Amino acid sequence: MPLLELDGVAMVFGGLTALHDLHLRVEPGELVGIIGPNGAGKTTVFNVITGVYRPTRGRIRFLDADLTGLPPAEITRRGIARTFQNIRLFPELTVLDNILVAHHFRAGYGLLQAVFRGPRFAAEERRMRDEAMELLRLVRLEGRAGQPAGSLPYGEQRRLEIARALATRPRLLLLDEPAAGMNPAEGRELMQFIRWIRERFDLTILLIEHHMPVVMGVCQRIVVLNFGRVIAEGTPDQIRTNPQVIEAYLGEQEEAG
Ligand SMILES: Nc1ncnc2c1ncn2[C@@H]1O[C@H](COP(=O)(O)OP(=O)(O)OP(=O)(O)O)[C@@H](O)[C@H]1O
Repeated sequence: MPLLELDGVAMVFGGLTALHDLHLRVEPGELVGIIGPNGAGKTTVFNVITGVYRPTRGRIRFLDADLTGLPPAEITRRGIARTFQNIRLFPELTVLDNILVAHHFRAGYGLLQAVFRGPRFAAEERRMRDEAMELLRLVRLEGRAGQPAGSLPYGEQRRLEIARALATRPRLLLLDEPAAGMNPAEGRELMQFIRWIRERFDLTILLIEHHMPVVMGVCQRIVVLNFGRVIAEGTPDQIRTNPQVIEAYLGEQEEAG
């Protein structure tokens, strides 16, 4: 049974069809890349999966339940977390507090406990702090815990953003261009990190990425979108040599490069 399944998903914005009849299956434990030229619909795929947009047509199933039309917070609670193309940390908050914000999301106390700071609240707060520090240790940011997130070097902010997504304990992690703005060495390091978290947290990962070497190096399977349609799907080797892909995407990169 697939972990995630998009069945005939379409997304229409006014007169523009961003996604046409999209079918996508992701098996548990897979690391799947989504590539395609600018405006192909990649981020829109993430936005319909995470409930930012309700698809115009089609269904989205996750863990054998129908997610279509659920609000984003409920989708996070069911085990899907994401990062964004542009880093969206709280720059003035400390590194630790950025993680705690995500932990509070699944806190085991109600509003009354939080307002009156009952014993359950204190115990829960301690537990969440410990867990957050443990997560920071795993991603090698524990030395930064007290610093404002905005003061971290770019690569560490990316890692913190991924750690914050992990704090919601996802089964499925959606990464939107995590290597954007990185040099090739930083990109390679990030990919090793992504492979490592997949093992460590038993994750399934969907990854949007423009950096070809990054995608080819890390993904088992690649889905290529163009004008909101899947034009190819396969292993990195199959994609690298697919004439339609070369025409739609790799050719474009060569021209740009
Ligand atoms: N909220 C929206 N309203 C109107 N049009 C939108 C909206 N969101 C996306 N689009 C359009 O849908 C198409 C697909 O956009 P999307 O951001 O998914 O592409 P992308 O493949 O992620 O591109 P990029 O690589 O540039 O990030 C684009 O033509 C875009 O302008």
